[in-house]
Amino acid sequence: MITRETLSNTRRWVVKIGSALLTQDGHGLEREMLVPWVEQMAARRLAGGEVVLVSSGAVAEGMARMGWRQRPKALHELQAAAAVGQMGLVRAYEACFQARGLHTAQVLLTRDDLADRVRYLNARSTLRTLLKLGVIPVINENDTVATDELRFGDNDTLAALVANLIEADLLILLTDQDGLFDRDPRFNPDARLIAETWVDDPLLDEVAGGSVTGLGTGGMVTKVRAARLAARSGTPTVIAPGRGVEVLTRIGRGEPAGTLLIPFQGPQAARKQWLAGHLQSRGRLILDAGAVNALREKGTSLLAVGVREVRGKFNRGEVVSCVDETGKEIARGLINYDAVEADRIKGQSSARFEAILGYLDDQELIHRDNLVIL
Ligand SMILES: Nc1ncnc2c1ncn2[C@@H]1O[C@H](COP(=O)(O)OP(=O)(O)O)[C@@H](O)[C@H]1O
Ligand SMILES: N[C@@H](CCC(=O)OP(=O)(O)O)C(=O)O
Repeated sequence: MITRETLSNTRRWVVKIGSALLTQDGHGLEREMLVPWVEQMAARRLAGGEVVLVSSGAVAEGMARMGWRQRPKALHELQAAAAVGQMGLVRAYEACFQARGLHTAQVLLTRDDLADRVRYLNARSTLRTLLKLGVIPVINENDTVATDELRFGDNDTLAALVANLIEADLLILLTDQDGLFDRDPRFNPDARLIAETWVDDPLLDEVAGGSVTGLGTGGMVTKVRAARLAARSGTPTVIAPGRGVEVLTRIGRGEPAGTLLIPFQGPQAARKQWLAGHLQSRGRLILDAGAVNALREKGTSLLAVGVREVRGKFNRGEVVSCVDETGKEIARGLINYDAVEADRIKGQSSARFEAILGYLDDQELIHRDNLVIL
């Protein structure tokens, strides 16, 4: 069970710094502003922790450098601003980390890079190597080449996917507010901070609003979504006040700061409730009688060999229903393969996965820890 206190045992962090925060609401990047964050991250690194930084602010910094007051609407102008601003970002981080004896590495990613299996694996091994070498990767979206359809768009999503990629122990989203409130605190002075809750808490969808700064993208909506994505790899998220004193250090000590969003991989009961109730299933797996029996009577994981048919469209990590041959739903769970992959490996033993798919991710289609018998 993840609590504030258990965060003190986490080792691998993804820390994301948002645009509004980094560029002081669009006034531009001051190297001094980075110092407290860099100091805390460097101290962690030097004490044996691993830190991957996802930094926004390229567009906002580019706008400040070009003297633009409004975020441009046209994609090519956004891309130009990002290309200008990214220079400022990497220079500032490099100088700050170097002053503390640490190397940085610029990593620019597009959505495509993480969707394509080979590029995904390459990105993963590069990041793992950088971490082993003691380097701090500084990640942003590769705005210059990312087209509208292929963009992450907001760096909350990018940071969450990076957390999945490297199986981070903790995702920290540093922002310009003290955390997630029950209403947008910019307009509601009496809004109250949500100290912690489950990622699947339906209340989150009601309280999280968009961004109004014209600098940041997505507001709290994308942060909540990011926390849910991160939860797929069991990673908890803290939405934390970037301007808070020693905020990273305090989080690392297990002290309260910002909003903790706990993944569902907690107590069985909570996860089961979540699986059974809160999410619509995205697809259906039709099981043979042997698989139905194994799930019901023995509580095993679901193996592909017992699946006769795959219906619907779903991604890895989404909820699917398991039905028997009469169509009766017998279980629900988080699947380890997407619909196309699942269709290709149905009826097969896991020994054949590599030959069929070109890789083997998990032996089970749905691990028993992620499966609820209804
Ligand atoms: N319930 C909420 N609690 C806190 N902030 C909220 C909430 N709903 C909307 N917001 C807005 O989200 C903004 C932070 O998101 P965003 O502007 O995208 O910043 P970042 O650059 O850090 O990603 C805040 O400035 C705030 O106005
Ligand atoms: N890649 C973009 C970040 C997009 C963005 O605005 O993200 P965020 O500040 O996290 O809401 C940039 O560097 O400007």
